[in-house]
Amino acid sequence: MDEKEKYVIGVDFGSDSVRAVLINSADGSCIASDVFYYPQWSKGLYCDEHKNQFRQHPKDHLEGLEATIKNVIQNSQIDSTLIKGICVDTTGSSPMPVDEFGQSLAFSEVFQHNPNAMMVLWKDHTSINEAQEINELARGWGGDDYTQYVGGIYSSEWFWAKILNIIRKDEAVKEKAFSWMEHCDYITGQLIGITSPNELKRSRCAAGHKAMWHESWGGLPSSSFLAQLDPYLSDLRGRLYEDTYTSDEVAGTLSEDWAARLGLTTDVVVAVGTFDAHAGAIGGEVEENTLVKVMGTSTCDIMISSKEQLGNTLVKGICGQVDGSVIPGFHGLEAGQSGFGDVLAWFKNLLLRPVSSLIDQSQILDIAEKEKLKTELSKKLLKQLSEDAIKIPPQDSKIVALDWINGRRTPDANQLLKGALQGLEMGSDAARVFKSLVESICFGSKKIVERFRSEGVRIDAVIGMGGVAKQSDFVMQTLADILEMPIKIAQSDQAPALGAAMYAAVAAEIYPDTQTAIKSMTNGFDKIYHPKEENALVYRSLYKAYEELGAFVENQTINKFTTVNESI
Ligand SMILES: Nc1ncnc2c1ncn2[C@@H]1O[C@H](COP(=O)(O)OP(=O)(O)O)[C@@H](O)[C@H]1O
Ligand SMILES: O=C(CO)[C@@H](O)[C@@H](O)COP(=O)(O)O
Repeated sequence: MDEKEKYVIGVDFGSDSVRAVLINSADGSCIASDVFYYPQWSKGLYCDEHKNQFRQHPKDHLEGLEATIKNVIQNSQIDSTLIKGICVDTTGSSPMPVDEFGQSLAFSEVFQHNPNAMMVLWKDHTSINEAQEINELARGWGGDDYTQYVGGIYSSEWFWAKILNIIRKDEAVKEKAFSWMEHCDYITGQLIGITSPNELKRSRCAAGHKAMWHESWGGLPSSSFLAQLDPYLSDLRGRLYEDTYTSDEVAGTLSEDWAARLGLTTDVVVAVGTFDAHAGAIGGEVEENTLVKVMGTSTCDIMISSKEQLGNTLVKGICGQVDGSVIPGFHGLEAGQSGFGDVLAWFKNLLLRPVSSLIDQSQILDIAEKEKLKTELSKKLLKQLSEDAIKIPPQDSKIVALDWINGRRTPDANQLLKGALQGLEMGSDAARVFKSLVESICFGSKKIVERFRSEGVRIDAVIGMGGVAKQSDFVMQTLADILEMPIKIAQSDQAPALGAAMYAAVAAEIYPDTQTAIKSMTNGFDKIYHPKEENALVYRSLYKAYEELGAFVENQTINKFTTVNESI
């Protein structure tokens, strides 16, 4: 056996599916990969789109964890004793209530169908009021402004707002929720069998970006601050964590139970968990002054900055700057859009749902044919719309769209904001509306680039990855034209999972640090989209129209919100 032959596994929990990759640590080559779509989630269980409620049952995740890891081991046909490390990344902030043993409440009989006992997915926006309350208190309570390292605005997508919302509306969950865990910590705890809320090593990335953890004020916000929101939160503080850990560190080794289930040994090292986007930045060779855009359901826009370069800058309106959230020793900066691929998925569903109902009612197709047709339409619709839209030159774009269909994450989080379409006329066919939506998500990206720059963060290069980057030439070319910068696309189809595998290789002591792991295991880039000057010029003026529509909608929303509040 080659002395150097060692393998690592990266597991990436996305919004709809979990992906695992088995990677040769010597050169980063992907030996096997597997995808598992969450069964309960795909049926829409425990969600209510109209209330922006998105919950996931951890049964989906644990089934997926087992299936994907087993499959990559089996498909790789390698000797499983050569597997040395695993690291898990997940979406976030996606917290869930757990009992004193760190087990999800959703596995108990009483709570098995209660969405409040499940994982609250990042895109659940039911806690807008609680986020607002946290913001007002943080600014006015007389102590540290705990939002200063998370862009100055606490979001309803995040940890404390979600917990506050649920414990206020569900007394039974509140009573049994001994502690709360981010998804990445929960899964890691399951794998190593250290689930006790006080013992499990919690992710620095999750704590710093979403729970206002910062060394300067001794970790999580103080009990007296939390008590003003709710006494439950100040008690909870003592049942959460003080220290946090970066993902190059060991969380533990595989438990006997999971080793047996997966066919691995208990020597396999499990690294501390992290978020998908931050692992993606690792998988995409992040470096200073480079913006890594993970473009899937949403976008996460990740940068790193040395302490010297960032100095005392507090970047306004982003999702935080956290020491070690990407590469230990550097500050990780996160921004992003709450809807990216999701904006296009919304339009796809708008067209597909009535058509699917008609197919179901059809007398001329049997059940199997109906299912086949629906699957085919669903698979091909975005590609078809893109082919049609690409034929429309930018100067013919007459519709202006706003991408805030799932609220605005950055710059300046505001989940009350909604999407909009302006300039519809009789000739506004599906391709034209689709094109305007694509332009809107790219303009949203430009807003983020401009914010980083105006706050003094230099961006010299852009790297793209994720489902949209890999599947849509149309979106990527439009983005390059609008950003007026080339965009390099990471070669790996599973860059976040690859990044997680790199962390695993460091935790398993195959490499001394994250940067060395990146150099040795990178998969490089497979495409570059260069901006087309003639399009860039047109988009400069369309961007102004996008900004004007944005300002109008934002003003309307503020007025509406103020009027509603005053009338209560
Ligand atoms: N051809 C396409 N054009 C544009 N967007 C696409 C296309 N195919 C898939 N998408 C979008 O990609 C997103 C899924 O991205 P992916 O990175 O796979 O998942 P996740 O966000 O769960 O990590 C969906 O929102 C989907 O609408
Ligand atoms: O917000 C974060 C990380 O901070 C993401 O987990 C969230 O946007 C979800 O990512 P996906 O769009 O599902 O890839």
